[in-house]
Amino acid sequence: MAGSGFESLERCLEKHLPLAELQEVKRVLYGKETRKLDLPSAALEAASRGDFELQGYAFEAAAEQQRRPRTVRVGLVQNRTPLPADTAVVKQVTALHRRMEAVVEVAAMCGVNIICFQEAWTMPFAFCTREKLPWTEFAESVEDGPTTKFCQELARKHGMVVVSPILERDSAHGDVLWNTAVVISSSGAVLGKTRKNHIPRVGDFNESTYYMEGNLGHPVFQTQFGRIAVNICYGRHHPLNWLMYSLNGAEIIFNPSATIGALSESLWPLEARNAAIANHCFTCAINRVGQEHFPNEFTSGDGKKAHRDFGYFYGSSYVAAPDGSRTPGLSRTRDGVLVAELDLNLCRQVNDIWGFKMTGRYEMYARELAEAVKPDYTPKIVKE
Ligand SMILES: NC(=O)NCCC(=O)O
Repeated sequence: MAGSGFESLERCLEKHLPLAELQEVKRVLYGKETRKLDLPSAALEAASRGDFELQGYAFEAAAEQQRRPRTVRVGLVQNRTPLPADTAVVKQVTALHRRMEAVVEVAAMCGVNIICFQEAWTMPFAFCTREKLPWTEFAESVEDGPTTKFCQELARKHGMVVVSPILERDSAHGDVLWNTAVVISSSGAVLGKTRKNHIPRVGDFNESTYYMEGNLGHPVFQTQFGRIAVNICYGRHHPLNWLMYSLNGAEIIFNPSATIGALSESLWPLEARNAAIANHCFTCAINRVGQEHFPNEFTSGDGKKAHRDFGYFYGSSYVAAPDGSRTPGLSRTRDGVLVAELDLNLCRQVNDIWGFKMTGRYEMYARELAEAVKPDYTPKIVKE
């Protein structure tokens, strides 16, 4: 049942387990319980009218004598593409802008300070097709494209940091494409951009036909609400990618994604959560929802029949904390906003307890990695 028939793991457990067992299962599966946020009824009503889910949870940290709590509210948005993929490009982009306008309005009512949309949020995830037109027409300038301008307005209106992952057209460097996240400050200024470092070559994820591995390294953005980074989708399978954002000081790492059930659903709850634990930071895993159909058939290069859809994007967006606790996921089937209140003091508190930054053998790894990437390297295997 990889499609829309299964709403979520949480709903299933809640439906079938007696309360006492449910609490134990949640303790083991999710760690320390997150507090449910009391969200404004006007926001819940607006979400219901707009047909999207709205959930809110808070992670708490211990009180300190010398630092005040550093609370920030993040909003994770997951959604389906509202119009069919063969609708005119501008119509699809406009429909997504309108959808996000409504969603961000509700997030603002819930006090969200930093909002992040899903990977390539202005388009269907058409890279499976390997066709260039019309899909490359969704690409935009990071600096002054229509989507950046739209997000700048949202940021100014709501005093919110907006993380906007788009297909970038880089006209300063030969008009090439990139898979990029634009970070817009709460003032409305473009704070900067970061690019997807790892490009999948798996199943129908034929993204290397369109753009190359990012060339901007692992930037961290100092926002009014904390230091953030963006590890785009497939980068979540690479522990060193998370590590580098963390070494640059990220307190929250967003992972805007587009991934399908058959490929990755059993990995989904593990990877971003493990990264939060390993790097003493918060991670925010965001996935799109639904099934997208394309006008022309394509194959997966595996001898199986040609098809017109990618499979089912299973949503299930969640936030994980440095102590390993996590929120429940949003549904697998519906658009939604997950609001999470984080006390960033928890990052240093967990660092002081577990000490992974202190006990990490980075110099040793750096030395050994520098050797291992040399063309004449011989693996250090001890033989009899
Ligand atoms: N968008 C993307 O990189 N998807 C690859 C598949 C996965 O990482 O689960």
